[in-house]
Amino acid sequence: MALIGATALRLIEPWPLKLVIDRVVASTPAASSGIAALDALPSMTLLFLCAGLVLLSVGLRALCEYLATVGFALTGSRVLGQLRHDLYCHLQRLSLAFHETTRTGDLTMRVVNDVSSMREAMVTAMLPFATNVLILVSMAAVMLVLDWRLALVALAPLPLLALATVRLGGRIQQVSRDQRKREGSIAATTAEALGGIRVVQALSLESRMAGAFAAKNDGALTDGVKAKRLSASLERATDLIAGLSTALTLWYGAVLVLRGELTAGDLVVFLTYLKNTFRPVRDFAKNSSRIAKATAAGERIADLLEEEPQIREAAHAYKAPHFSGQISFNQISFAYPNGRKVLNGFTCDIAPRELVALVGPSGTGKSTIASLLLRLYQPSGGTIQIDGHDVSDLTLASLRGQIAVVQQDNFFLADTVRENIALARPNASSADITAAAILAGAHDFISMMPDGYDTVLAERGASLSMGQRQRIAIARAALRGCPILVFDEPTNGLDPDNEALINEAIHRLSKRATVILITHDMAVAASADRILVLSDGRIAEHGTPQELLAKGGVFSAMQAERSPSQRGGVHAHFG
Ligand SMILES: Nc1ncnc2c1ncn2[C@@H]1O[C@H](COP(=O)(O)OP(=O)(O)OP(=O)(O)O)[C@@H](O)[C@H]1O
Repeated sequence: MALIGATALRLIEPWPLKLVIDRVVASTPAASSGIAALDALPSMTLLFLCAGLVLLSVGLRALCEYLATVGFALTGSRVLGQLRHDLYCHLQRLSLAFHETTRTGDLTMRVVNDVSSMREAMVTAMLPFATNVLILVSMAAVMLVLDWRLALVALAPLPLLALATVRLGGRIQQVSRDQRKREGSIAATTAEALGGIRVVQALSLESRMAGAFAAKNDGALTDGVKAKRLSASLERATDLIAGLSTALTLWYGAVLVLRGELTAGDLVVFLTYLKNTFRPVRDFAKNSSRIAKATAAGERIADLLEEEPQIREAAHAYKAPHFSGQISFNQISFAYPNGRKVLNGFTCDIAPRELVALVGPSGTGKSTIASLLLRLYQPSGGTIQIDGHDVSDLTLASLRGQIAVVQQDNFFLADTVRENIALARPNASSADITAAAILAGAHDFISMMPDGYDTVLAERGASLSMGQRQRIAIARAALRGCPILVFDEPTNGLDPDNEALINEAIHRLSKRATVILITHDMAVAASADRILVLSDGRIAEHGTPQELLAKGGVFSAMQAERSPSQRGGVHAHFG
């Protein structure tokens, strides 16, 4: 409504001037306003009326334009806010295979920056552009009604303008696309360097990283200047063509006025309309780089939204019942995208509350098995069943909600110890959190921290030692009370004392859940109920530690490779 009001008031804008020129200044009887009541008014009354009308129309127009601008801002924010939310949720749903091949910094850039530049362009350029097109069309129509010959002369240069816009606009678009891409790459490089700042500083890689950053930064700045230059050219071209149109209208209009075929007031209306007619085009030229940037941003967002999650819930997926923890891998084969086959006929059954150690040379697919169990990837062949339910028939939340994973590198928030433990069960009571920490062997060191459970951790848990981080992660897993627990190299890089504490915690937890313990540490493996030795994508041998040692196969060879000091660890921990 405000938009239509503003357009109508812009149309009315030059008419009081026309009346004053034709009826007051020139006082030509021929120049009838077409409204008998107005023609009957004395000149001075008409002058006052016109002055009042100017004031009123400017005031009303200001109000309408204010409302339209606020409306645009609200609409833009709502639409783009929703888009950003949808995009974020979509990214979370996309499979690991996608995230592992896409740079996180670039994705962040799309969620934060690309959406912002779309909103900015939408609010400040695209929506006002739509208004201006409405003004252009209505003014062109009024001009044609007033005098079609003069209207045609005035509008004749418009095709030239269209040509310039198409030619320069296309180039601006391409440059902006390159610029967005480069900015995405800058964000990714920054995120990677800052994410690994510990390594960057430790290896003195600062100048090398800065060099890589500078090259991308310079490229993006050059593109930015190029886009601005092209947009400035388009703006100047628009000014020139608008000038040409005004000159033609002035010349031909004056000829018509001299011939008495047009009043001077009509010419003023024409010239005012012309100024407004070219406004959308000039605005478009002025905002062309912004619009192009937003279009490029829109393309990048659309690309992401078109990305399909590889792991999807089946249409018939149902909520898993509470698991007892019996797991069967049946003839599983799997290869990462563009990778060689990692698993080839992997088959095994794990009983509820069994503590199974999964061992084998590096790169044989131990962690991959954990990922498949969680349905982070889809096996290319075979099935995985839990308590007889095929995992691909279950809803993802009900499956993943019953499997807790403790990895080497766990996720920490820059928040209190309490919040970090309660991450997966936000409504857990303090007593439950403490009980989980005790179970994980974390309570003692947490109690010794300055604020105990309320101590705020540094980002990524950087203020904790590796062993402490692991124990908090184990407490988190314990708090979730899942029937299946997966530990992926939980003792990697830990000293014997920490290793012993973690192993004790795992054994405590294994009383309540099925545990799959992926490890290189033969001492740790030797404490499991059963050992699965993985080789060439399948199980090479399995059995209790005693059976395997007695058999003298792969496991006993791996055990024999261990140094005497490590060997002593078996007894120290579990002897
Ligand atoms: N996301 C991935 N994309 C492509 N290939 C991968 C990916 N993750 C692992 N691989 C490859 O798959 C194979 C198995 O990896 P996996 O991490 O499962 O082995 P692992 O037995 O757990 O090794 P480690 O004992 O060193 O942790 C390796 O050759 C590895 O290079």
